[in-house]
Amino acid sequence: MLTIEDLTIRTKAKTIVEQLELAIRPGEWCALAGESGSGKSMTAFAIGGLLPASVSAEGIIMWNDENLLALPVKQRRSLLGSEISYVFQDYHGAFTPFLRVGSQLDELMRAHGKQDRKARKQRCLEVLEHVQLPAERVYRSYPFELSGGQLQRAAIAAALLLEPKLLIADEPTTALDTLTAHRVLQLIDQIRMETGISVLWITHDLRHVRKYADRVAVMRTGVLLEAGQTQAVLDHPAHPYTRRLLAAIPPLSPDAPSRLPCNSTDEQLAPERSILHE
Ligand SMILES: Nc1ncnc2c1ncn2[C@@H]1O[C@H](COP(=O)(O)OP(=O)(O)OP(=O)(O)O)[C@@H](O)[C@H]1O
Repeated sequence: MLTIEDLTIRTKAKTIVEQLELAIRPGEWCALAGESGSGKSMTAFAIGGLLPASVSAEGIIMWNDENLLALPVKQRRSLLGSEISYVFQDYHGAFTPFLRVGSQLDELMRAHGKQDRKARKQRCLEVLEHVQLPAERVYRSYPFELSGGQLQRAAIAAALLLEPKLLIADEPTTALDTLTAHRVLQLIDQIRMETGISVLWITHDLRHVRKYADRVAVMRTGVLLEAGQTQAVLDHPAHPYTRRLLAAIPPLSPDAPSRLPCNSTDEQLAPERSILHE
């Protein structure tokens, strides 16, 4: 469904991602893991055409038989929300502070051509219920009246509103406490099973990868080091860097630090397993 080939992302001054290859199948949960600054978010931004103006992407991002990188901006933007949706770490950024959640969800649907007001409200309530929120109350609430966990659920609801086929979740739990983070991941998993949506999960944290991801791709300094079925990669990591990331995983306790170490030393960077060729 989504196939990335030879994706290179760069600024004038440096290469951020180099010749990345990645594929995500329908209904699949793929984790893109690696330390801070490895190019995970830039890869995610490139898919939706959200790269900053100073950053360019070349290569192929095939989505339903079309190369997204070759589409006109307007056509590409129209896919956002309706086919490809994002959830970010900064869930506050998903909503304007002084507009009710309901009117923001409603506006999103209107902007995508949904004319029937009653049907829009019904869909908004349905999707808020789907993310296990008290729908009517949240619909009427301002963002600042919700807790962090509730707001992230509302952001997930916004991402699901137009029934996209791919949800890109860029570190969606980093700003949440451990228990709430667990619940958000469980919720995304449940939604995936119910709707068949694919998930690209950007994470620096390998602790939850085994539980949720079908596949995992490991990046460092803009290069894909290895990728494959989660169990195979985590049980038999081919690359020394993956082994080090795994060795650095802290125990899953509420007091455990949430970030993995970065500034790793140089090691062989050659990709050793590719999900494109499995
Ligand atoms: N707006 C920008 N302009 C130029 N370079 C940028 C910009 N934003 C990020 N970068 C560079 O791109 C590299 C990759 O950043 P990216 O945010 O994709 O990493 P990441 O793996 O998602 O890390 P993190 O987990 O910290 O978000 C960084 O080293 C950074 O220097």
